[in-house]
Amino acid sequence: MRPLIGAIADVKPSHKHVWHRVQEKYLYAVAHGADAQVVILPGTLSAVDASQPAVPPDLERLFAVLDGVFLPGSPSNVNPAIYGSGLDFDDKLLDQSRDDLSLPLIRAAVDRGLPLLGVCRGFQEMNVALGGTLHQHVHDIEGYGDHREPDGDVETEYGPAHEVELVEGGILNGLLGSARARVNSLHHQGIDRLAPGLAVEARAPDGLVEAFHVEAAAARGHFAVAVQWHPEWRAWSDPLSSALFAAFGRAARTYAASR
Ligand SMILES: N[C@@H](CCC(=O)NCCCC(=O)O)C(=O)O
Repeated sequence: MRPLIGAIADVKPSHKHVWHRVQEKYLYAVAHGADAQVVILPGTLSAVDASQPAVPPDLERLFAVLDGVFLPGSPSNVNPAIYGSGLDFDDKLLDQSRDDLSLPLIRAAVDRGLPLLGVCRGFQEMNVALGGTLHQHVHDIEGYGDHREPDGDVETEYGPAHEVELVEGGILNGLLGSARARVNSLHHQGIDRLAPGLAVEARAPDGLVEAFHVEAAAARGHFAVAVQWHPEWRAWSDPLSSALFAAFGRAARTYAASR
C-alpha cells in the first residue's frame, strides 16, 4: 500500500474567499516521485466571522495516520518574529496559519522520526523550527548573489539558475553520485544562522547554504532533508530531483511498515 504523505497548505485569499491550497506541481512530485498518496494539510482554520473561535490543527491525529510530511515552497515568508527579527517585508507575505502548523509539526516529526522533505519555504521553515534564522533579503547581504527567479515565463523562472556543490558523503551526494548539480532558484530569503543539529548538504557558489539534513534523524536512519531550490519542477526529468523524491517515498514506506 502506498504511504500517506501530508503536504502543508498555504492560506491564500482569492475570488472573495480564503483558500488553503497547494500547487499541483508539488502534489504530483510527491504522488508520482515518492509513489505516495498525498493529502493537503490545512493550518489553523478561521471562521468568516471573527467572533467564532479558530480551530488549530490536531497534530496527534495527523501523526496517527501520516507516513511523511512534505513542506512545499510558497511566496509567503516565515514570520521573522519567530526567529527574533523585525518584519522587513509586506505583512501580506505572512502566513500565520501555515506557521502555526509547520513549525510545531517539524519539531514533533523529527522527534518521532517521521520522514520530512522541505522545499524552499519549507527548507526555511525547518531551519527556523529547529532554532536557526533567515536573511529576509539575501540579495541585500554583502557577498551573496541574487537568488530571486529570473523574469520570464514559468519555464524560465524554474529553469537552471546556478550550480550547487554537494557535500562529499552527504545524502544528496550519495543520491546523485556526483559533487555538483544545477538547480533553479526562486527565493528572496535564505539561511543566516543554520539551526543546531543541521548538517549542510549543499552550498551555492556564493556560499549560501542550499540544502541540509537533520543529523539526529540521519543518525537513527530516518529521513529529514530540505533544499532551497525546486526539485518538484519536472522532477522526472532531473536525476537528483527524481532520486530525492524516490528516497522520500522509500523512507515513508519504511515508516509505514514500522507502525
Ligand atoms: N518566500 C520565501 C520562499 C520562496 C519560495 O518558496 N518560492 C517558491 C514560490 C513559488 C512556488 O511555490 O513554486 C522566499 O522568498 O525566500
